[in-house]
Amino acid sequence: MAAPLLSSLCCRHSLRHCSPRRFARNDLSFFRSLSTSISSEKSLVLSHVNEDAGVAILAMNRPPANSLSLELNEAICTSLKEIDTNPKIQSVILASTNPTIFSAGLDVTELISPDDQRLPKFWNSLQQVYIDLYGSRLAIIAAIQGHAPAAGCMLAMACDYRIMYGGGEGSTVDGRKRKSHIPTIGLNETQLGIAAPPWMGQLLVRTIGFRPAERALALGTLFPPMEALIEGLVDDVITEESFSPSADTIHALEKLLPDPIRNQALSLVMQKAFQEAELYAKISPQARVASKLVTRSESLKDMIASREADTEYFCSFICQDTVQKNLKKYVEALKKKSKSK
Ligand SMILES: CC/C=C\C/C=C\C/C=C\CC/C=C/CC(=O)SCCNC(=O)CCNC(=O)[C@H](O)C(C)(C)COP(=O)(O)OP(=O)(O)OC[C@H]1O[C@@H](n2cnc3c(N)ncnc32)[C@H](O)[C@@H]1OP(=O)(O)O
Repeated sequence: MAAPLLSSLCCRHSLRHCSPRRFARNDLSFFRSLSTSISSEKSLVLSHVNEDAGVAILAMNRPPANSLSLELNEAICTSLKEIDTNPKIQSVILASTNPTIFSAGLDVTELISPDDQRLPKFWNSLQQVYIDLYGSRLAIIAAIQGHAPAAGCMLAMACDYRIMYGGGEGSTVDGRKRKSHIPTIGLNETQLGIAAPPWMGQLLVRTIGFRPAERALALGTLFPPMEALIEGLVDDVITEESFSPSADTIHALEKLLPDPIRNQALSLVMQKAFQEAELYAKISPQARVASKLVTRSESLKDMIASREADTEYFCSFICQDTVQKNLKKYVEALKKKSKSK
């Protein structure tokens, strides 16, 4: 039943290689088939590989907040695709060049008085980021050193393992002393007067369970690290007290991290992410990928099947007067808060 539906609803541009037969096959080609051929501005992400360890880094690099614009979404997909073509690489660390913000979610300015050509393209690019991360043959480890609201949380949930910084006074998140920083994570869309799209909401349900997700979605809850750990939204929380760095890990990270973020080799979250990435890289890829298919292929098929309808709904929803009003108020408050610092 799902196969013909899938082929008719697959997005023309980004999923043209995604035939139903490939979906049925329990092998790496399923994941490769989800890749895109979008071109991008490379500097919006920094990426590098350490082939000896089988690990790559993909760090979002769109100051000030890594908010997801069309271009950043495309850059993430392109970079992941490049990493995917390297057979020596089995794991990727998804990170941020900003040590206090993982990603602020969608670039809300994309949603205000939108251009009617760009808006569907923008939404399509976000869907593609989700598909490429969630359906990747690579094991993806989210190194969440800072805030991860809304689509920022979605990025983390689409990974295979999530490590969050626990925060604290005088912490050494990137090796430098800084004042207290307690990041939060969650789908806070209702706080903006909008609802998380169904596939994002369902991702939360699959991550933390039905009832906790139902409540968190309704309230738009942003969880601090320990609460996120208790709910199962993240897999590990790192603090200075809970984790001791090893010289070998720091050395391997120095080889992996590109120049602008080499100092993150001293970040405990990055160190733990690297250790986790190495652990995944040592598992037989065939076996690991097959096990990933078990839990992810059905929901991915469903999401892809409803992709065009999701885009149409999103565009008409965002263009409603009341939604535009709420979003404008939200952005004004955001700018006011930022100016008052
Ligand atoms: C029934 C329904 C069925 C179907 C529904 C279908 C479709 C649904 C329709 C719509 C769904 C839309 C989905 C949306 C998902 C999203 O991701 S929405 C975005 C949500 N993001 C946020 O709310 C985060 C906002 N930002 C913050 O809270 C803080 O900035 C943050 C905690 C991340 C960091 O705080 P701090 O370190 O203090 O930094 P500042 O607040 O000072 O910010 C620094 C500068 O960055 C700018 N900025 C921050 N976030 C964003 C953003 N999301 N977009 C654009 N710009 C952002 C901020 O303005 C500052 O810039 P400035 O200094 O003013 O130039």
